[in-house]
Amino acid sequence: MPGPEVIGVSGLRKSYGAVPVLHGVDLHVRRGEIFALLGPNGAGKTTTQAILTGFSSRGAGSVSVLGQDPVGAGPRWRARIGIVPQDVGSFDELTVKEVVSHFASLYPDPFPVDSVIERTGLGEKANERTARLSGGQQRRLDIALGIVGRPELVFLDEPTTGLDPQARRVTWDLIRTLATNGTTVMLTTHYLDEVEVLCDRVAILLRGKVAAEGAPKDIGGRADGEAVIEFHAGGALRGADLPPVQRAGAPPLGRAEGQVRISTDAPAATLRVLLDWAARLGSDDLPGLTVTRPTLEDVYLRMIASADATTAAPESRRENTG
Ligand SMILES: Nc1ncnc2c1ncn2[C@@H]1O[C@H](COP(=O)(O)OP(=O)(O)OP(=O)(O)O)[C@@H](O)[C@H]1O
Repeated sequence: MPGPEVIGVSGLRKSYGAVPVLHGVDLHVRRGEIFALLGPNGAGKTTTQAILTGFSSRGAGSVSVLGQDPVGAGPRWRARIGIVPQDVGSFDELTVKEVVSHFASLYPDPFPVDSVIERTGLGEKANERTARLSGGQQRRLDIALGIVGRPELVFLDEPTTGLDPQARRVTWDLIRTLATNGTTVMLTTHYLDEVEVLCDRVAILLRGKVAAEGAPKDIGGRADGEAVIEFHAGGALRGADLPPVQRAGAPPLGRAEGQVRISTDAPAATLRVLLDWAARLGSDDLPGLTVTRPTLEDVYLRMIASADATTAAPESRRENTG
């Protein structure tokens, strides 16, 4: 059951000087969602987050975050939001605990400091000066500072960049726990596996617009588009003609070393045909059968390639909206 809307963005536009960056972005995020903003370097993800958190002005469009326009929203609104930017300042002389405690003191109802330090995997470093943290530990501290205020909504800009695989998983668990308890999470990332395992919905920002939006498992038509069926044609199936199941316009069937590879838009129907064919040849199996859909990365890279192909739209170059 989707919760109430926490972020509502319509027709958002932004230019830096004469250079347009956002061309009419629409986004809607509901309470408790983990929402990812994906896009290549320079797509406008950080700019969008800066506008949503009130740190940057916009040229046009409407923005509502926790029921308020970030422009002119006061400290009470700000205390309901957590931010983990890409680059956090340094607190070299202070210890981890001192910094987290200081940030906690800025909020009316923070999480207990020790539990935040533990949950971000910094327990053993609580009394270490922050100047002596490794890059990944520093990133964990950034996350601790972003969540210590018990935010209703947290913005994470590439939160797991620089973290080792185990620390990434600790961070994912932390984000899931926050969301389970009702915190809404908007994150940017370049890790598509992170989007796949962690996020409820994703928007792909390309050329200053949302090019696609949906659940990671079906964005860009992933769930209904082309699938690839593979199996090993050994034994009774070896040498027998395959039924005509290849998708129109698809590359020729791969059949190297008995390995059959079929591209199809209708995997269930195609499988039925193949199983009937195998049964007629006395086999009740298609050995080594796999059915795969395009990965999120496949879909994402395809979208980028197709946006690049239409890059030269002259009117989008001339646009200057704010
Ligand atoms: N303060 C600024 N002044 C001028 N141009 C800027 C400013 N901040 C960002 N830009 C430009 O706006 C565009 C979008 O930048 P932004 O940082 O929002 O992208 P991003 O999607 O977050 O990229 P990345 O994945 O590299 O973090 C880029 O071309 C960038 O150079």
